[in-house]
Amino acid sequence: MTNIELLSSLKGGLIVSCQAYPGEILFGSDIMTKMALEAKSGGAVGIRANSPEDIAEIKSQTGMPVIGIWKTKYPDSSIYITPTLKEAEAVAAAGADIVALDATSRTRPGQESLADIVDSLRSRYGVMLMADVSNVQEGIEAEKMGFDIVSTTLSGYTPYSRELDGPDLELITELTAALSVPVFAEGRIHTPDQATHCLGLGAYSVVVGSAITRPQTITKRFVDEIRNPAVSGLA
Ligand SMILES: CC(=O)N[C@H](C=O)[C@@H](O)[C@H](O)[C@H](O)COP(=O)(O)O
Repeated sequence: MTNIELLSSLKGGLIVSCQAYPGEILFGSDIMTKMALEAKSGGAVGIRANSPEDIAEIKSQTGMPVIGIWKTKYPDSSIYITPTLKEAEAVAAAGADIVALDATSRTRPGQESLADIVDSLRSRYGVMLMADVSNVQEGIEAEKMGFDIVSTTLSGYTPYSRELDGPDLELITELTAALSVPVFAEGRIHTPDQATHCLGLGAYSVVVGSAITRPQTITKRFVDEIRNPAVSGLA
């Protein structure tokens, strides 16, 4: 499949993010692959996965398009989604179709430049590149750098971006107006209505994680709502 064919297979569809942190009960490539297979059965068009192990296993078992990341923390930067060229190359080598990287304006580990990372990946791999951004300016810069896709992933996760309970609808609108590359809606999409709304605003695809693959988060939302006296009628 060419990159253009791959991208068009994602258009208007749901991409499910299958991730668990070390220490969580669902952590491990076997369980994340089962999550991905369930997502496939439900009609997802792609999977977002973390770490070379999960990416390789999910790719081989599902055959679906995979957006790969590798969350790694460094002491000299708050960037953790595929922060350096090293993680990005490992994600590409593991078989990801799209490599997603933090493309915020924050300082990267070792003061590496995002433009240099993009150039190195371009010269060695045929993968598409997705920029995880937190505001419209970062999306504009990412398109100029040559990213193929821009996603709203990091809105609410940088000190200077909007903090919201749901998806950043304003950012989707701003990015779709400002960019010619596809804009993916990602982050805090809790319901099918919200996902449909994002697509209606011009998002190319929607990426949903916690609301589908994090049972503890889903449970907590129910529990918090039930215990909220204003809602439960017990006030
Ligand atoms: C900010 C950050 O680290 N986002 C991560 C990116 O891969 C994931 O932890 C999210 O689950 C993913 O973006 C999907 O978002 P949500 O789980 O809200 O549907």
